[in-house]
Amino acid sequence: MAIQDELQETIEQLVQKGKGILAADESNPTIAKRFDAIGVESTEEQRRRYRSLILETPGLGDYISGIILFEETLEQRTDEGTLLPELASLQGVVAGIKVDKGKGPLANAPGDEITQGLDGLEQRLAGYKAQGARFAKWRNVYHISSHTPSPLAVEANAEVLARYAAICQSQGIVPIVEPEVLMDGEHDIQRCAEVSEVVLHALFHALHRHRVVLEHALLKPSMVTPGNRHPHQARPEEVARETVRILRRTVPAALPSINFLSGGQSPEQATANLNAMNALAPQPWELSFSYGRALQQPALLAWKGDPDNVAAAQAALYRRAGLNGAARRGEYQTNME
Ligand SMILES: O=P(O)(O)OC[C@H]1O[C@](O)(COP(=O)(O)O)[C@@H](O)[C@@H]1O
Repeated sequence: MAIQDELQETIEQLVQKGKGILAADESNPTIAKRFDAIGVESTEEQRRRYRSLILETPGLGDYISGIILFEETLEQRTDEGTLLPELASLQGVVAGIKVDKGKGPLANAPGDEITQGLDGLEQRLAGYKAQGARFAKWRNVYHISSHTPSPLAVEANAEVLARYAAICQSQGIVPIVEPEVLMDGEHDIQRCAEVSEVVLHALFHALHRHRVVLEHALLKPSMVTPGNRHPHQARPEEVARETVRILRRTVPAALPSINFLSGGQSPEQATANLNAMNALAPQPWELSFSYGRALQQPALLAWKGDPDNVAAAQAALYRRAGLNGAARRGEYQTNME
């Protein structure tokens, strides 16, 4: 199949009404933190059990169109011996892969970070594709403080994300570009809006420079919110208004869908905020989710590493996915909780 047709097919599978993407691609240090909170040691076997549980959830594909996996998951199997990416496809869910190699300090930009992983990416993608991955994800982070993100960090990160996206498309893999403006800090919502606008503007400029086909890419941004140490948290209507205002200024209509990250919001907050955005319809793009914590947290709490809790954990995940499916249509109400 021609590369453009392949990319288009993946986009059509990923972007569906009432559905979104499940992020289950925590790197080993991140999943260790999540497991630690429920008293489970992060061994390869426990990660296999947990991620099998997620993928075996009955009806997962009702509200989930794609799942982002971590490298090791591509090779893992269920107790019955089915490869996990194969199971995703049996559930009607497209398998994707996190391809960045994590972040570190950006030289000569104190307080800013840059994400690694471009070296050898083309070859790695060919391998992941052979293992069943059809899309990829790369996350960059931006810290808000009095002096960050610096113009250098904004430019360097945009360049890296655009290079990653161009390489993915050349391999027939749909790129999800994730510029996360972190919510840590005391800043107000206006400061987050200003930073998000600068970051997205630079990112789309870089995507254009690198000739990335926007019709065949997805954006995974953070929502515009006050910092988590700001005295007043914003209501969903305010988050929705500010987020959509910034997205409309910076994201071309050619991009099919914007799938938000949850970034530390509670599951209920993330659902209510997405719902409020969809209530502002129509927009040029679909507004959906690509949550990690906000989808998985209730399932993790129900599971606690105990095989007897698998069905309860799957029910919790299915329920949360359904509520976000409703938010995707602007039909969620808090009394559904
Ligand atoms: O383990 P990493 O690479 O730090 O990534 C952390 C997580 O952040 C995400 O990009 C977004 O997750 P959240 O919705 O929990 O913020 C996930 O895809 C990823 O698992």
